[in-house]
Order: sequence, then C-alpha cells, then structure tokens
Amino acid sequence: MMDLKYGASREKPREDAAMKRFRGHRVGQFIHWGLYALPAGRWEGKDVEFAAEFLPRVAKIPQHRWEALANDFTLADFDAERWADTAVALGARYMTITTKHHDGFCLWPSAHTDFHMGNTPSGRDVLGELVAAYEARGIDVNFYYSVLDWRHPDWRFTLENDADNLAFARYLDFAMKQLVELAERYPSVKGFWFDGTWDESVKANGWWTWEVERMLKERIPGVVVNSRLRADDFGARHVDSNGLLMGDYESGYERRLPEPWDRSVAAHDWEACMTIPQASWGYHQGPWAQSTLKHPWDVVDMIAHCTSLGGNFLLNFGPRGDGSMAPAEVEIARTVGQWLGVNGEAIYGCGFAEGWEYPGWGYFTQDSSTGQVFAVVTREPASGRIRLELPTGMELVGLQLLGSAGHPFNEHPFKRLAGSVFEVDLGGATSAGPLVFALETGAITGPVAEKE
Ligand SMILES: COc1ccc([C@@H]2N[C@@H](C)[C@@H](O)[C@H]2O)cc1
Repeated sequence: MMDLKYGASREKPREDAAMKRFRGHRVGQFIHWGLYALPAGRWEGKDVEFAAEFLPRVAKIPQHRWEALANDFTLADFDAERWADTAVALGARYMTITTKHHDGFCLWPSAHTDFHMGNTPSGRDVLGELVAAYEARGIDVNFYYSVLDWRHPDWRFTLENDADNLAFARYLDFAMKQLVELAERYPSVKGFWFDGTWDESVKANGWWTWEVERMLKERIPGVVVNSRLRADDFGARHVDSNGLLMGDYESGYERRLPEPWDRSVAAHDWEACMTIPQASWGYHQGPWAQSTLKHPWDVVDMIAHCTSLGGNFLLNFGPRGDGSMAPAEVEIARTVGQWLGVNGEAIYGCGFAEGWEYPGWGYFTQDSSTGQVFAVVTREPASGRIRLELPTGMELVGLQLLGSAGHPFNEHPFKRLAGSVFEVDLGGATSAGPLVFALETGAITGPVAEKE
C-alpha cells in the first residue's frame, strides 16, 4: 500500500444513517437547467446535433453573446413546486440540480462572480426555491457543481508553466469559495455531485479535491460526495493509487450501466446517471434529441438493473428555457412512477441479492432489511415462462405478483424442474409494465428430483 496524503478516506462503505438513507433512495431526479435551455440546441437557425449544454463550445459562440442570454432568462414559466411534483410523480426520493455547469452560470446569486441569477430579469434564487419545494415533499436535494469552468479567466485545462499554476491556484480558490458559499446558503443540502474534473489541471491538484470533501463534510455532517470529485496524490481519479474508492459512491456510469451484469460492482455504493434523450442533458428542441426519448419500461429496466447491483439510478430532466418541464419527459416520469407505486418495494431499500445468479429475463433484488427477494421480469421470454434458479439447497415455496393486492403466496403457477430450479408460467399475469414477484423460499428438506 502506498502512503497517500490525498487518497481514499475509508476502506469500507459508509454505514452511517445519512449514507444508508442515500443508498435506500435508489431513484433520483437529475436536473440540468441553465442558459443552454434557451437556445436548446439551436443557434442562428441551425440545429446543432450535440448535447445542448455544450452548445457554446460546439457552435463556437462568442462569450459576450452567450452571456447576453442571461437577459432572456426570465423564468416566465419556472415553478419549483411543479418541478418537485414531477419528482413525486417519478417516485424519486432525491434530486440533483446543476448549480453551475461548464459555462460558469450560477443558479444562485453568488458573491464570487457576476454570472448568476441575480443578474437576470427576475433575480430569483432558483436553488433556494428548489430546496424549499423539494424538501417540503420529503425529497432530498443534492447539488451538481462543475469544477470545469469555460468562462473563468483563471481556468486552465493543463498547467504548462508557472503562470498557469498561479492562475489555476486562483481558480481553485474561487471554486472553493463558491462551494463554501453553497454549503453556507443551503445547509440542508444532502450531497454534492462533482463533474468536470477530468482535465490535467485538476488531476495535478488532488490535494484540493481532498480538501473540498473535507470542508463539505465538516460544514454539513453526513453530506454525501461522489467519487468523480476526487483525484489522489498521483492524479488517480475515482479510485486511488491503492485501489480504494474515493468519495462516498462511485459515479463513473454516465449514460451507461454495468454491462455485462457483474456482481463485483455491488462491492461498493455507486450511482448511474442517464438522459431521457439519447445524448443531451440540457433541453434540446431538435428532432435529433426529441426522436430518441427512452421508453418508460426501458427506464424501469435500468432502475432494476442498478438496484440488483446495489446502485442508485439518477434520471435526468432538462427543463425548457422558460422554466417549464418538457411534457414528454413529465409523461415518462408519470408512467415510471406509476410502476414504482405498485412495485417500489422491490426497489426502494433494496439491493444485491447475495447468492442469486443473474437470470437473464430481468433481475433479482433483495430488501436490505427484511431479506425478502424479488424477481423483476423486464425481458419476458417469448415462451411466457421464466426459469427461476434459487441458491443451491433452497426451494420455491410460493410467489406473489406485486400489485395483486391481498392475494396469498402460491397464487401463481410454478413447478420444480430439478433441485433448486423452478419454472414460473407468467401467463395471465397482468400488470402495467414489467412484472415483479415476491418470492417465498425455504430450505429443501425432503428428497427432490436429482440435480439436473
Ligand atoms: C467530454 O464528454 C463529456 C460528456 C458529458 C459531460 C457532462 N457530464 C454529464 C453529467 C452532463 O453534465 C454533461 O454535460 C461532460 C463531458
């Protein structure tokens, strides 16, 4: 083991109440909102087929023209209560909001820059309104903060000379001041989600990332910080040079999930974040994005995939430039939330089902406190039957389709094929979307058909 000053602060996952709460949430609402929602992927009449929040870079928009968008950021249709209602509709237990994205615009009236909500027509404190609205509904709020800042004169991608080092030191000081400001202004925030930390300049300053984590945890006890913030003494990111996870959960899964399904992922806490269109986090009005929206059942599959490996799933919403939520995204939220309303007991507070192999037709999840195992069938076989392989020595006593309220176990037809292998006939099971069964199991006691 190397002697690291700025490596991981712990070898094992956190087991305190705040981390257990975050872990049990399983489903979160990501929100990307900023000036980029105004052009929404279109500039000078042309659709730019790239993530909407990258427009100033991809379309090479002069800084003064990008900054002028602040004058159009009127929040005419922004209503934090309605945003929070979409999180309730989705069944999200936490929300992560972009306080500042790569363009440097701040959704709060920061004292450390002039590029913020205070210098827009409404002057409203968007973060303050969101924290109040979400927490009034019992939904935790986390802050996304981009360390990368395209606008700040002291930002550097690389550090080529002493002048770069001096400038970047000023930048890190500015960013630290903004993070202290966020912690002081919004002390009820439950987590920080850092992005924009891949450049050489940040990797060469692992000490600063270590200091940010320390400062936040000192000011907000229990606060949860993602691994993406962290670099160690040698610039190793997410996982330090001794192979230990930094931060409180691994946050490398962006628009992808662990494929193939791999139980080793369940060794630590992690979260995957996902767009609803194929590849834009900010609202993109063009058919390039709007023709690629995910189906609610694909979102359900992703939620169950993450839960089955002990991870959280953060689904992104990109509100429009006027502050309204995109209707198509709200509709997806509602459908997923209705499914969670019936089947959420297989997701919330659940995780990896130790001893159960990946079944192929969906996922096994296990309630972390009761031990109850669930079968989430997201890819129903054409045969209409699923093969249920229990851990060796166990047998299926009965199973209950969630949502079939009050029906006893063994309501559903199944038969033993051999040993701990059973077949369940899904025929006739009706439910809106993927089926979920609660499994009643027991140890094999009597003689059974020989092992297959
Ligand atoms: C270099 O490729 C990327 C891809 C996505 C990002 C940002 N991370 C996501 C969570 C969004 O904020 C996206 O803008 C940054 C750089």
